[in-house]
Amino acid sequence: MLKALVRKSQEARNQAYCPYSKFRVGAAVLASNGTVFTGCNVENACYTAGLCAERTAISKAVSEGHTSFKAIAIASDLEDRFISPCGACRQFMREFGSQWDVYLSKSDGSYKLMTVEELLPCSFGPEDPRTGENTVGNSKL
Ligand SMILES: O=c1ccn([C@H]2C[C@H](O)[C@@H](CO)O2)c(=O)[nH]1
Ligand SMILES: [Zn+2]
Repeated sequence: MLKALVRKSQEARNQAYCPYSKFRVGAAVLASNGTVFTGCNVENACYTAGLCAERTAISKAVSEGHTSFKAIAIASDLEDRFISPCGACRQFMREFGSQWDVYLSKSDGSYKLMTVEELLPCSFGPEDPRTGENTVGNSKL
C-alpha cells in the first residue's frame, strides 16, 4: 500500500521536466477517498517559475476537488539521502492539515515517515488569519 505510493512517486519521477537542474523528483499524494494523484517537477527557463513535484501533485488533486489527504510520497534519484521537501512545499502541504503522512524516499524505494507537523512545526495555517466581517486588520472586533 505505502510501498505502492512510493512506487507511484518513482514512476512520476520519470516525467520530470528538469533540463536546468537535471534533478528528477516525483510525488504521489493519496486523497482520503483513496484516489492517488501524481506529479513531477516542472522547471522553466525563468528558473523561479519552476514547480516542485509535491506542489504539482497536490494542485492536481485540489483542482479535481480533493482537499483531504492521507499521505504523500516523494522520490528522487538520491541514493544515500532521503529527499526532503522545500519550505514552500511544506507550507503547501500544511494548508491541508498538519496530521498527515509524508514518505521521504531514497532511490532504492526505502523510506522515512514524517508528519507534516514534524516537517513544519509551529506552523501558520488556514485557521490563523483573523479576517472577515468581524475583524479589522489583525484585530478581532
Ligand atoms: O522536494 C523537492 C526538492 C526539489 N525539487 C525540484 C525543484 C527543482 O526543479 C529541482 C532542483 O531543486 O528539484 C522538487 O520538486 N521537490
Ligand atoms: Zn518544493
